[in-house]
Amino acid sequence: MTSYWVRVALDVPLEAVFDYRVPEGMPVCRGQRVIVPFGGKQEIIGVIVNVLTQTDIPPEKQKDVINVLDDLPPFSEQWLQFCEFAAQYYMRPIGEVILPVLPPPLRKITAYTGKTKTSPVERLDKKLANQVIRAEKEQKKRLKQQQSSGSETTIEASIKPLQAILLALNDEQQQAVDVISQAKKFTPILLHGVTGSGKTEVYLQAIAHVLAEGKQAIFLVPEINLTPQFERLLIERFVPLYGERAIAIMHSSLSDGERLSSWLHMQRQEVKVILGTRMSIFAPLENLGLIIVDEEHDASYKQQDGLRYSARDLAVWRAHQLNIPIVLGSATPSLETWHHTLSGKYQKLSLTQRAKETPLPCIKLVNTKKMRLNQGLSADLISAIDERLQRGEQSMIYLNRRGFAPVLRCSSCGWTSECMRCSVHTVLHQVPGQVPILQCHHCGYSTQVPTHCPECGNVDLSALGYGTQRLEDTLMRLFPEARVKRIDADSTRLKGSAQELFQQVHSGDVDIIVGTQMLSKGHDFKRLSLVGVLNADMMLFSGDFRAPERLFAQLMQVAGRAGRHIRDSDVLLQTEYPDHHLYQALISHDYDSFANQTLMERKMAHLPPFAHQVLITAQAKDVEQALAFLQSIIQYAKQYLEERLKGVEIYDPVPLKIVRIAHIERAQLLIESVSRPALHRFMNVWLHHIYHELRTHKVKYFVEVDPLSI
Ligand SMILES: Nc1ncnc2c1ncn2[C@@H]1O[C@H](COP(=O)(O)OP(=O)(O)OP(=O)(O)O)[C@@H](O)[C@H]1O
Ligand SMILES: [Zn+2]
Repeated sequence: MTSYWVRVALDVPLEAVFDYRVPEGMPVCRGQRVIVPFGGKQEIIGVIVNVLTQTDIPPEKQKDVINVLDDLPPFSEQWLQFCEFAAQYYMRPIGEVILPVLPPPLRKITAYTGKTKTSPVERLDKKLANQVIRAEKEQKKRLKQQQSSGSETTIEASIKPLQAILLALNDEQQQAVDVISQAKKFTPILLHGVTGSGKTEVYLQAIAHVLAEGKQAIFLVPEINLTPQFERLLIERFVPLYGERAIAIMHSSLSDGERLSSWLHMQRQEVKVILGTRMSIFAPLENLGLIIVDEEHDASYKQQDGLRYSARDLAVWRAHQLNIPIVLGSATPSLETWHHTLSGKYQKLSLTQRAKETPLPCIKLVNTKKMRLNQGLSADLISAIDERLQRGEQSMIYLNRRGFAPVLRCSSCGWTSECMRCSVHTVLHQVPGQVPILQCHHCGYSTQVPTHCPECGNVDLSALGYGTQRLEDTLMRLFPEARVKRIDADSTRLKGSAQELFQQVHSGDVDIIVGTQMLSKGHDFKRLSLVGVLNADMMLFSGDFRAPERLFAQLMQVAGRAGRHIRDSDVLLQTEYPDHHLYQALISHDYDSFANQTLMERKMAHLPPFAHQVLITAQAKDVEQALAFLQSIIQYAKQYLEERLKGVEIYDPVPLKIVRIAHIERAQLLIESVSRPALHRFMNVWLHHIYHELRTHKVKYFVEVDPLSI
C-alpha cells in the first residue's frame, strides 16, 4: 500500500510550502483546496501544488490533511502554471500568489467551520437558484399582463440588435480591429491612439470577434472608477447575445459575496468577458482568446504590497503562455512598451485622429515666473474659466494635491505641522461644515488644528501652499454663481460617491470640476472644453528617473479630457519653466519625440528598459538597523557569491526619502543587471541564503522585481 503526501501552498509569512500526509482512501489531486493543521491548533485552507510518494519530513513531525474541499473543481493546470510563473518571477512563495487572489470565502477557514457546516459555495448556489426561480416567475407574470393588455412588445423585441449599437469605424480603427482579430497566436500589440481616438470601440469590436469564436476575454482597466463606464458598454453589447452571466467584474471594493459569485461564474466558465482592475489577470478562465490592457502605462497596474506584481507584465506572460494576442492600449505608452515596439518585439497600431471630428485641444503655457497669482490661479486661467461659464461649457482644474494646504506654519518661530509617527508634514484639511484637522497622508494619523503654535505660543498660524480643498474654496468665491465640484480621494471615500459625482459631471450639473489624477484618465466628458493645470513643475525636478515619463503621461492624459466632443478647447498649463523640453513636446502633442529622447537618455545612463532592477527594502525600528542589515547581506554576497555576482551590480544601501512611516524606518538596496537571467540566477541563490542564514527578527525585508519607483 503506497502512502501519499501532498505539498500544499499556504498564505503564511514563511518561505516554504508544506507537506502533509494523505489519510488512506482520501482522493487528492493537484489544484484542490484542502484544510490542513498549521502551527499549534490552527486549521487553515491551502492549495495542493503537488502529490508526492515521499517526503523529507521526519515521521514524528508529519501531519494529516484534515479535509479535501470539493465544492469547486480543482484549479486547472494552465491556471496553476500561471501562478507558479508569477511566484518564481517575483521571487515569492507560491502560497502568497494563489491564496490572496481567491475571494475570501474560498480561503477563510471560518467560512467552512461555521454553525451551518455547509460550504459558502453551496450557500451561494442555493441563493442563485432561488433568484433564477423568482426571475422566471416575474417574467411569466409580465408576459401574462402584456398578453391581456394586448401590448406588442415582447422581451425579444426589446433587445437591440448588436449591429445597431456598433459605431461605424474609421479606417484606422477598422485596421486595428482587423489586425487584432486576425492575430491567432501570441501577438503583443501596442494600440497607440491619441486621447479620444476611440480605442474603446476597437477593444469592443475585437472582443466581439473573440466571443463569436466561442472564446473569452480579459479586459483590464487601471482604476475601479473606470469599471462602470466600460461595464455599461459591455453589458449593452454582449448580454443580449450571451446572457446575464457573460460579463463579470473583479475589483477590490466588491463585497465578499460579490467576489465569490463572480469567481464561481468564472470557474464554471459561464463568463465571457471579465472586466476589472489588476487582480483580474488571475481570472480562472480556461478558454481565453484575447487580453486587453487599457491605459497600459498606468502605475496602478503595479501592486504595492504583498506580491508586488505588474498586472500588465503578467498579462503579456499569460498571453504568451496561451499563445493568444494581447492589446496594450494608451495615448502615452510606458517607455518599456515603446521600447519593445521600436525593437520589433511588439507590433504597433496607431490611431492618430480623434474619433469625433474635433481636433486635439490647444495646449498653452502660462508663464507664472513673475506673475502675481490669485490663490494659485493666473488671470489668464480665471478669464478662460469665465468664458466657459458664459458659453455653458465645463472647465476642469487639475491639481494633484489633496487637502486644503500641505502644511501649517508658525509665522513667528517657523514651527511646521508634522506627523508624530512619520517623517512628513501633516496636511491641513478644511471643508465647510466639518471640523478642520491636520492629517498625515502616509499613515492616516490625524489631530485637531492647534489654536496657537505648540513651540512659541504665537496664535498667528498660516496655511502654506494650496491643495484641492483650498482651490475649490477659491473658485466658489471667484465664481459664486457657478456649480463647483471637487473629485478626489477625500470627496469619494464613501462607496458609490465617486459614481455619483461622475454622473453629475456627465449630466451637466457641474460647471467647474476640481480634481486630482483620479480625474485624468479614461473618462469621456462630453461638455468639457477647458483644462487648467496647476503646480505641474513640482514633479519636474524629482529625483526619480521615471518622474518625467510619469509627468508627461499625466499631463497628456489630463489635457486629453478637453474638447472630446466640443471644438475650440484649451488647456492652460501654469509653469515657471515654459522652455523645458517636456512642456515643449507637450504643446505639440508630440509623444513620439518625447519618448524617443527619454529612451535615448535612459540608454546612455544604463537605466530600464536597458537594465533590469530588483529592490530590497529593509524595515526596522531605526534606520541604522535597516542599513546594517543591508550591509551584511551585501558583505555575504561579495564574500560567498562572487562567481554569481558577475554582470550584476549592487548599489550602496540608502535610507528612503521618507525614512519613517508609522514609527518604522526604512532603507533600500538596488540590484541591477543588463541580463535578466543573470539577475534572477543571482537573486535566487542570494535570497535563499538571506532567508536561511542572515534573517534577524529585528529587521523585516521585502523584495520587489522591476520596481516602479526607487
Ligand atoms: N468610429 C467612431 N465614430 C464616432 N464616434 C466614435 C467612434 N469611435 C469612438 N467614438 C467616440 O469617441 C469618443 C472617444 O472615444 P474613447 O473614449 O474610446 O477614446 P479613447 O481612445 O479611449 O481615449 P482616452 O485615451 O482619452 O481614454 C467616445 O465618445 C466614443 O463614443
Ligand atoms: Zn503619519
